[in-house]
Amino acid sequence: MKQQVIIFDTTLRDGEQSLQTSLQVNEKLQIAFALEKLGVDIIEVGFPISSPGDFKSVRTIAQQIKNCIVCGLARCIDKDIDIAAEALKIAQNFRIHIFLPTSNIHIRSKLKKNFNQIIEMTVHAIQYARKYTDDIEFSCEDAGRTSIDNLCRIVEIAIQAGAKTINIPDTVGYSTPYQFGEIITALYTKIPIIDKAIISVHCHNDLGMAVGNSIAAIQAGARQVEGTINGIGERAGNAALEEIIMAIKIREDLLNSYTNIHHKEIYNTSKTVSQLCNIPIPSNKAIVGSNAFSHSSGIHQDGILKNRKNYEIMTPESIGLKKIQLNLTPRSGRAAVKYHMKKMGYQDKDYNMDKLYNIFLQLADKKGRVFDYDLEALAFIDNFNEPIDYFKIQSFNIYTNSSGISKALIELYCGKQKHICSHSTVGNGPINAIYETLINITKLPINLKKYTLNSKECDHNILGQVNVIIAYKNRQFHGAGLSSDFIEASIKAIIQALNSIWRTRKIIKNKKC
Ligand SMILES: CC(=O)SCCNC(=O)CCNC(=O)[C@H](O)C(C)(C)COP(=O)(O)OP(=O)(O)OC[C@H]1O[C@@H](n2cnc3c(N)ncnc32)[C@H](O)[C@@H]1OP(=O)(O)O
Ligand SMILES: CC(C)C(=O)C(=O)O
Ligand SMILES: [Mg+2]
Repeated sequence: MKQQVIIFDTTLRDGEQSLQTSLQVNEKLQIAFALEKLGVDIIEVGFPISSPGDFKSVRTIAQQIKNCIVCGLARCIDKDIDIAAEALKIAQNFRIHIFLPTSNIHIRSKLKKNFNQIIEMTVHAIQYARKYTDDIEFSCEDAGRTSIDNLCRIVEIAIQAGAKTINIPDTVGYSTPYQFGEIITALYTKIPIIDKAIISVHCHNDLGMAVGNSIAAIQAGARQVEGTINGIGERAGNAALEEIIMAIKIREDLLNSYTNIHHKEIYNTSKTVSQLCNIPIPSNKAIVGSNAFSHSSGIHQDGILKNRKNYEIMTPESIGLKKIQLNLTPRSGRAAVKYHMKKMGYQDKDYNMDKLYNIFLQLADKKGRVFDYDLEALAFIDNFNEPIDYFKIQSFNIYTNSSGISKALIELYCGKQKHICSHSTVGNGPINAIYETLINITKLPINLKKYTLNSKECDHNILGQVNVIIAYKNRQFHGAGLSSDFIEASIKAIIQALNSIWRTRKIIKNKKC
């Protein structure tokens, strides 16, 4: 029979420990609502003794969340437990999570105690907390570096004292999957009363093995996993819950387990956490990274178009994303080009694939990524025998001073004709001067919708990357420019978008957009 794996989310407690600043109460509440919608079983919302702000957040969330157990952390100190209970007691269901180090290094050099004192503190704290609730979780901090004998001893004593969940944290991310699985197996084989508690694991990612260790623990019988959305957390982070949850779903055959999670909420939850915590998601991050479901090489794109299962072990729809993404890049083949043309309504007979593919490759080499509007235009450019890039920058001279005057002087080729134009602004800055100059030359009725400048470090050079979105007749065009000079990067980005508009303009006219 399949076993349920209980999902314990600690984004708001351990996850928050990784932030430069703490989250505001309303921000924590938004994340808690997203987690409730996702269907996690337990939300650890904070460490109430740590500050009045944390106490307030825990209390507010305890009051608002109805469908999850709300949990607060406490040391083995009576006052910590009293304050945690005070913050949590308003909740429909709450859990007090008590922790105490069990490894020799932590016991001796951090707490300055011996193992017998640890046993006494454990028993006292669990019994003390039981006056508030029966739902007590006890964590053996740094279990990953605790001897098996000591770990078994303390776990048995904690169960006898009344802890209903025993958590085995790999606090410093020291364990490896096989060995961590063996720790869980040892608990099950050596402790006679182990079935009276739920065994949980809480893995950190210092060696990049937090998810692997959690999965090994589930295979060894752990019934609860702790982690955070997007894997945020102290140092290198905690186990990423979305990865564990999807591994349980996709490898059901192997793990024989299930969760109560609504998988289609994964993507939204991940975005909410990333935005509110101001931690971007790396593009190659499993499950939720922007590349996780995008395919950019010809052989993969061809395989995906023939059967998605060739290169997808799960669908983007299963985590709440709309569709697969086949990016048109210099590595794309004819199958992907045909797919994009078909998506835009063109049949094979409407264009010459060999010619289109040739000029597509030329543009893809220059631009990196080709958008649908570029491709559509290329199919016609070939017919009109036009150059791929109509606008080419010859030179620019930009002047700006502390009185707010900015002036741009630009030499631009439009086809074979050279134009020289300048524009001055007061108070609007050099990018505005450049933009107005380019409008004066090209006479295109465009509207700059978005301008972003990011810095990229490349050896010792700081490169500026500018991205622009320019609207032209109800369509939006993207341009990107990269240079160690952000002015040059801005000009390149605008010119790239203008060239896309130029290529597409006949189609827009014909389609009456
Ligand atoms: C592995 C984890 O993630 S544990 C959770 C980590 N989270 C946090 O630390 C939350 C933010 N922390 C705080 O706000 C503060 O550290 C507080 C309020 C918890 C404590 O502040 P202070 O009382 O000033 O203590 P401080 O942080 O300097 O030192 C921690 C003390 O707790 C003791 N302690 C640590 N863990 C435990 C424990 N599980 N049970 C009992 N005592 C403990 C330490 O030995 C130390 O005591 P000492 O000063 O007598 O040596
Ligand atoms: C408090 C405990 C569970 C913890 O976060 C850890 O040991 O990493
Ligand atoms: Mg932790």
